[in-house]
Amino acid sequence: MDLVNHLEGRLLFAVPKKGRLLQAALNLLEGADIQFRRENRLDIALVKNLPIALVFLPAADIPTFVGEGRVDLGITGHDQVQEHDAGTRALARARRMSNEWDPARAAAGKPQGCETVLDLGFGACRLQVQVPAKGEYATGKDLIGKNVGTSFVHLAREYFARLELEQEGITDPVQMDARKLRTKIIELSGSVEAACALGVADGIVDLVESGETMKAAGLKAIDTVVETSAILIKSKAPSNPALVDLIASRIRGVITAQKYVLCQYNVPRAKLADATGITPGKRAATVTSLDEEGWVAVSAMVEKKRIATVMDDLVHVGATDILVLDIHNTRSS
Ligand SMILES: Nc1ncnc2c1ncn2[C@@H]1O[C@H](COP(=O)(O)OP(=O)(O)OP(=O)(O)O)[C@@H](O)[C@H]1O
Ligand SMILES: O=P(O)(O)OC[C@H]1O[C@H](OP(=O)(O)OP(=O)(O)O)[C@H](O)[C@@H]1O
Repeated sequence: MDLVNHLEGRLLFAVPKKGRLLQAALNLLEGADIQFRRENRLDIALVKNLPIALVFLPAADIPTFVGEGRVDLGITGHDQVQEHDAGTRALARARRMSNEWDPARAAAGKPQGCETVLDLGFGACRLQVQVPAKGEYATGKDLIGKNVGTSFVHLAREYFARLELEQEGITDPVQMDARKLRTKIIELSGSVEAACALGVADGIVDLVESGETMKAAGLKAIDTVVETSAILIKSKAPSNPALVDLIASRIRGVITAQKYVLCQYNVPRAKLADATGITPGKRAATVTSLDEEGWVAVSAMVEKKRIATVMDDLVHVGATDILVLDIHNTRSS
C-alpha cells in the first residue's frame, strides 16, 4: 500500500523511532488504544481505529516537524525541544546581525514553534557539563575558551555565552549579538563521553540519568544545563484540534493510571475524618455505608509511591480490610 497517499485527512503524530523513549512511548499509545501495525522498515503507520497516522522520527527531529506545523503532535524529550528553541534563537540572532530579519514578515507567517501539552513522566535525566574526574576543572567557567564536545550545540553555546558575558560584564543586547563565543563547541552525534579520553574535548555537555556512563568514562558533573523528561508536544496550529484534545486526554488518563492505585478499606465512622485525611483522593474519597452499624467503606486514589506509608497510617487510625488495586485506565476532565 502507498501509505503516503493515505495521509490526507489524518492527524500526524510523531513518535521516537528508536532509543530511550521508544518503548515507553509505544506503551502509552497502547494504553490510549491507538491501534496500528508498523510494517518492517516503514516509518509511517496508519492507525486503524482513529484518523491518525504515526510517523517514526529521530527524537531530535520531532520538535522541527511539530514546530513547523508539518506534524500535529509528538512525543520527545524536553531537552530536544529546548535545543530546537535555542537553535531558532541562534538563527534569529544571525539574521539580525546580517539585517535579514523582517519582524513584520515573521509575524505574518504560519505560527511556528511547539507547545507542551503534558509531561509524560518518563525519560527523566539531566543535561550536564562534565569534565575528567581527576582533572583541574571545577566549574563551568573553567571551560571558557576550551573545547567542549556535545550533541546539544545550541544549548551548550547559550550556556557558555552566558558564562562569558557574565565574566566580561556585557549587558548590552547589541554587543551580546555581535560577540563571538570564545569556547569552542564541537558537534558530536553520539558516544560523546569518549571525547575527553580521546583528546577531542576538555569537557562535554551530555545527558546523565544514573551516572553510570559518566563514571565509566572517568568523568564528573560540574553543572546542570537543563533538567528534562519526555513530553507530549503539539504544533501551534494543529489540523484537528478536537482530535489533539482527545489524544491528550487519553494519554493523561493512562499516565494517571500508571501513577495511582485504588485503595479501599473499612473504618469506624468515628475515625473517618482521620482516615480521609490520610487518603483524601484526587478530588475526594468515596465513602459508602456498610451493613455493620458504625462502619463505612472508603475508596480513594493514592499515589503508588506513597501507598506503603499510607497503609501503615490507615492501620494506625483503625482501618481494616485494606485492599490496593491497580488502575487500568482513568479519564477525568
Ligand atoms: N539515559 C537516559 N535516561 C533517560 N532518558 C534519556 C537518557 N538518554 C536519553 N534520554 C532521553 O531520550 C532522548 C533521546 O535520546 P536517545 O539517546 O535515545 O536518542 P537516539 O534517538 O537514540 O539518538 P542517538 O542516536 O543520538 O543516541 C533524549 O533526548 C532524552 O530526552
Ligand atoms: O547516566 P546513564 O544512566 O548512564 O545514562 C546516560 C547515557 O544515556 C544516553 O545514551 P544512550 O545510552 O541512550 O546511548 P547514546 O550514547 O548512543 O545516545 C546518554 O547520551 C548517556 O550517554
